[in-house]
Amino acid sequence: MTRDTDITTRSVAFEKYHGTDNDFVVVDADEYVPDRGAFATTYCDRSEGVSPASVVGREAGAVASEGGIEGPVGADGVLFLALEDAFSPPRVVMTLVQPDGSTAAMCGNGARCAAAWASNRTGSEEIMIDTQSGTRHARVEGGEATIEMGVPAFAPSEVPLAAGRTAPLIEENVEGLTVTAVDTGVPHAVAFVEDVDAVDLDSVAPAVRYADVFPEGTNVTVAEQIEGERAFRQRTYERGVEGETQSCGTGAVAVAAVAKRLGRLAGDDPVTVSPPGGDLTITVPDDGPATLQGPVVRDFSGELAADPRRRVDA
Ligand SMILES: N[C@@H](CCC[C@H](N)C(=O)O)C(=O)O
Repeated sequence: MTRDTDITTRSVAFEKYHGTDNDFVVVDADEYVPDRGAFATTYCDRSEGVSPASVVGREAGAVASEGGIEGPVGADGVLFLALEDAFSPPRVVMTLVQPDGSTAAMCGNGARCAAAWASNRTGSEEIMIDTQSGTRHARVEGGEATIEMGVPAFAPSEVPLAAGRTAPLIEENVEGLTVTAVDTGVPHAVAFVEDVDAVDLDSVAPAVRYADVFPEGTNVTVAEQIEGERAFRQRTYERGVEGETQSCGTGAVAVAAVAKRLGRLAGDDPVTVSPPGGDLTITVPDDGPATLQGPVVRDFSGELAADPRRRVDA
């Protein structure tokens, strides 16, 4: 294949995926993207970023059969995925670049999309995903992906909490919110509230997200326990997006892990955690890694300018 070597005209093939409405532009890591941060900032923008109606070389059939040309503008991040299909099961190295140009060590819903992307390419239901927070086993079946998420950690060095702090942060007041800090691949400050809809997340979350006790910042998750059920409602304000997303997989695992730590939940049975974008099924066993399960959808595909300063899709 002849590759276009002129950066002013070079384009990059992408696919758009979402897991419970946490949506990602997916790009093969082999594609030459000169500045991944600028690429993510430009195409994730919620008013002027990528949309099904705007992309060049859109796969029309896929769009027509997968929901028409309507769809959200922008995305919650760009997943750069390097497939290593000589292994059994196939492996994929996942790098999430967020709308602010930062990278995140882990993304639960991103990992579910990465697993589906690799499964679509290889036909394998089993995928190993290499992330900055460890290698995660994934299973893709019947439109759903299940990810092994590691063991949630409360230790100050793992969250991480401010240097010198020796005790886990359990139900403490941080900037007006009573939170528990946990690492589920990335840090989360989880607050249980009576009604998640009554929380003005955009107002209360930023101070917690930047609180001194979290030297690397934190995602901020509010959760509501549904009485009489093994179920919770969830809303998350994400670091890197700097706003609320429709779903957050590491946040859903954090809700279940913190519920267990606080004695709101017992046993190993699955828990339903519902962010605005849909339902996720979580297990947090007493011994062993947590799991995250939920639907994955491939929305559409197309091409984008590799150098967004030269974008031709807008
Ligand atoms: N949406 C993700 C979490 C992505 C990482 C987060 N924004 C961070 O910077 O820690 C998920 O589904 O887990």
